[in-house]
Amino acid sequence: NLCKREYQRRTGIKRSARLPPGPSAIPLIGNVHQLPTEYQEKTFFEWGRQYGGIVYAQLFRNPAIVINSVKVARDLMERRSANYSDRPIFTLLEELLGWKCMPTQMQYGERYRKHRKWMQDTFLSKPVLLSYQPIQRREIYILLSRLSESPELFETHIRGFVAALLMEIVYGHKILSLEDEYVELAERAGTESVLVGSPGSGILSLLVDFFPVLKHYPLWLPGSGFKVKTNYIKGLVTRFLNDPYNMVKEKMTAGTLTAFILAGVVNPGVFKKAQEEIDRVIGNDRLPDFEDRKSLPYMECVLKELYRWDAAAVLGLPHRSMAEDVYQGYRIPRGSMIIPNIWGMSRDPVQYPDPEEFLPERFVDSSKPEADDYNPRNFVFGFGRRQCPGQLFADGNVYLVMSNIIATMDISRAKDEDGCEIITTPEFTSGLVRHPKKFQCVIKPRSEKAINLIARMNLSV
Ligand code: HEM
Repeated sequence: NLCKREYQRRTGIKRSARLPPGPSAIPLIGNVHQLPTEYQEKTFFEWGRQYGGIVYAQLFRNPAIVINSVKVARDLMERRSANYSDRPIFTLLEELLGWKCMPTQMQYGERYRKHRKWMQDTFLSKPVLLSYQPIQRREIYILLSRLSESPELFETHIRGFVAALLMEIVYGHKILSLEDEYVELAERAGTESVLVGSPGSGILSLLVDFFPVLKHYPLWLPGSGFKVKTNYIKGLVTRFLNDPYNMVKEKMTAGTLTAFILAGVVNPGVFKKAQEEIDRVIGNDRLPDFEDRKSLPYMECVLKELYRWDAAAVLGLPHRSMAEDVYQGYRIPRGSMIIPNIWGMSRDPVQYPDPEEFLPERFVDSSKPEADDYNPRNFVFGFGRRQCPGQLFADGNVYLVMSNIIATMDISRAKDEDGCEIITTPEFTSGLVRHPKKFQCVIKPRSEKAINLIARMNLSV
């Protein structure tokens, strides 16, 4: 209730500052009716093309800032991180599904900072990361031997690999089989939580984030099926709650690795070129290791392109502004949901011509002054104080799995009954975490020597 002048004196913000441009809203609903139920990142991207790098929208009565530009995302969530590191409250996820105490959802403050420090000590410190390497190697050798024995189950093997690795590192729980009860529980709790927010679960489950009162909707009324479902999932989640990282990161890592196989099928030339580099630098008598990474520049370009092309966390995780702010002359209201359209950033046609193509060559020249800013590894893991604490670990993993698969396996197109090659068009799921839809391919060990090498490495760990 401050007068205009007093408000400006205290906050430095002109009351008259305009909101950023954006699509026109209608009363009560705001812009929600303009959002499709699937692939919302594409609509956000279109808004970016129409209105610029920073777009204002209203999701019911909640202000939202959609960011399609890496620069704007950095300016706000990194350079002004003290104001942009909170998270919006998601009623569905936190209260109805029971994920409230996850660090991903935690409100910014003293308690969060303590958790963050713990997460950084666990996943970002060099000595700790080094101590994980023997486990990573061992699990990768197991993955390679499973791939050579039953390559058609490659997606199951990749998921099993990621689950085993994270379970052992986070809990010290060693997974011996894919039927492990804990893996199954983690998988079900995560998958069902992501699915319940999808359109198939009914409009109530989507609305409840914007009208939290709906969580009290009586179970016997029509449309309340979602509540029965959320109660069931809450049971799963509660049983699994001691795991601080479970829900999305497993899917992101496994999805990224599967996308790499897909990229190999769609673009066999890239796979061949990476294989030639490994043969030349490492040879066929041993497998690539962490220390080899700096000697494999083409592989590094493949990795960057994989992060860009797949952009697993399409909209990142939204942040929330804690106080009103002004940016580029626009007013950003307090409590705005800040949505970084990471997928949109990865499709910037100026930085990445032909953005849907998988072209590692676009990263070969790293001498451009803005190369660092547009290195996808520097934005697919999010921004500022909420940036993914698992990124170094995940990145090391993706590198090692990719280089070991390239060194030992050939990937090619599957054939139909008439012996004709099946041409795969890459398709990705919609949702919080994007991963490739089912596709066919042939994976087989490159040679007898590769099979023996895998067997030898399995015995050595
Ligand atoms: C390729 C794999 C991965 C990708 C692409 C990824 C991406 C992301 C992104 C975009 C965010 C949101 C950052 C933000 O709010 O600005 C995030 C947060 C987070 N990630 Fe990851 N992540 C991956 C793997 C992992 C792994 C392996 C772990 C743990 C072992 C992990 C743990 C977390 C946690 C705890 C947060 C929440 C951080 C916070 O709110 O402070 N992630 N991740």
